[in-house]
Amino acid sequence: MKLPQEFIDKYRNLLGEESDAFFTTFDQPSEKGFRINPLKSDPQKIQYALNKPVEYTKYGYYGSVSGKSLEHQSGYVYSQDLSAMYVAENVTVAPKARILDLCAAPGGKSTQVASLMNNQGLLVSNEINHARAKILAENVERIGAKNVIVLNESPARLAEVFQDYFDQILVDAPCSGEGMFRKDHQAVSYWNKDYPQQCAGRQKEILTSAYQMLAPGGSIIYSTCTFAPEEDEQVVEWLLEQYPALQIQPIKKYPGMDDGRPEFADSNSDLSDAVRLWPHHFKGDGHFIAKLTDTRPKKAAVSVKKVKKKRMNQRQSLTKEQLALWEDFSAVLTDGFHFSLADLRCYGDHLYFYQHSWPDISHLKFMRPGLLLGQFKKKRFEPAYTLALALQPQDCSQILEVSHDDWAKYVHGETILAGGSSLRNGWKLLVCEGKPFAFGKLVNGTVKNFFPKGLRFEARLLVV
Ligand SMILES: C[S@@+](CC[C@H](N)C(=O)[O-])C[C@H]1O[C@@H](n2cnc3c(N)ncnc32)[C@H](O)[C@@H]1O
Repeated sequence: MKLPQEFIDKYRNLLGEESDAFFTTFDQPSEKGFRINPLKSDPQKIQYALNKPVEYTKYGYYGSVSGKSLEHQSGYVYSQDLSAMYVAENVTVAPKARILDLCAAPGGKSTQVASLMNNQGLLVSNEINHARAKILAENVERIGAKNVIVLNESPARLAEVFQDYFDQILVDAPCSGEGMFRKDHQAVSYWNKDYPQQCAGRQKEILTSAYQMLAPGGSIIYSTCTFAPEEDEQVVEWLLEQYPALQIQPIKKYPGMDDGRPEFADSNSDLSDAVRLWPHHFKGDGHFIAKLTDTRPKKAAVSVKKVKKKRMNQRQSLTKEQLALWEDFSAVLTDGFHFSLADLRCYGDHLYFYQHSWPDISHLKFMRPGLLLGQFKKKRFEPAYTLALALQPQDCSQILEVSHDDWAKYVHGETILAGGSSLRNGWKLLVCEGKPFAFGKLVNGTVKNFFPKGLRFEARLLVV
């Protein structure tokens, strides 16, 4: 790979005799990794080999997964870089935790945090870019979490609403992306010697908002996928100066992980508690991670600041008719998957599970206000794809087991045949190899296709 000369000069200077080994990695492919999803039942019952676990990530494995496999579509696996999967491991997941992932798309870290939360507490997953926020919402939906809200706001706007609110805030900041050069050749073309400093300005703005949202006693996990000291140690140094209540927390280092480099900033020795993942020492892309904990005494949990509603309040409770339609449908859900009426919300004709204790987000731009359960259409209720992905087989009494071939037909948008006239017509949770993957409507032996049009794909046979 042709690296910019100024980049070469800079890192030759910073890394000295290590620099040749560092530059060599830019011509080597990165090793692949993936995570399995503990929110699913039997998460290890998949076709991918699990004989090479990643020692520093609870559900991480070496290997690659296909985006067109049953396991991927049904949310059992998530492909993730081996370095990136160490970031979310440093988010403390307590049972009632309020967690914010501020720069979240496409969702690698949000899906990881959500999978560790076991549907307890609240994860607010935010992305400023609308197109990317849509992808984020799709990825969050695939893993089947019930405690995630996906927003599409600027950090500054969120800070107006969520002051002192979150226990853990992940800032996986937009950066100069030097650690991604070997995967993303475009990142090389954006790079110039001033770019890291420009990115640092934006990172400081984002962190200013993040700190306003941090509950006293909470933590900020700051990460980048760049090697640039201006965006790594120097941003952390700035953060410590701005907010003296913050202290760097030591991050556990596994073999191949390096200390942060105090000499890249003001020589504050605490900076060595951060982690640097260099590709010539560690099997993954370049990353930097620091965890900063706030030492102000903890206060009782605050609620969300009331902000004058600028947008129409789209939140309604259900009409009698809607409630009857929902109750009629939800009779097929077993006790393991029960929603209390207080936790149901309608936005337009869409019905969501949205815990009543969660903050009012109706005045914010949201992509996913809780778990979408379905849509009211004239005099019927149509269950959502997202609900199917949040269910385990035991959560529903109307299950239809289908073959892998039928799964491939269904995700491609085709109808499938369900033999046996003894089956009752109506909504069925479609399950393949034990994995719920969609709802379908059985009508006289044919399962009508309700797979979302925008997500349909041609599944190829998996070669492991
Ligand atoms: C490194 S990526 C996040 C990757 C993500 N955490 C993951 O694990 O999949 C940084 C994200 O920050 C977003 N971003 C860009 N400018 C921003 C800003 N001014 N404030 C907040 N986020 C921003 C980008 O759109 C991008 O999606």
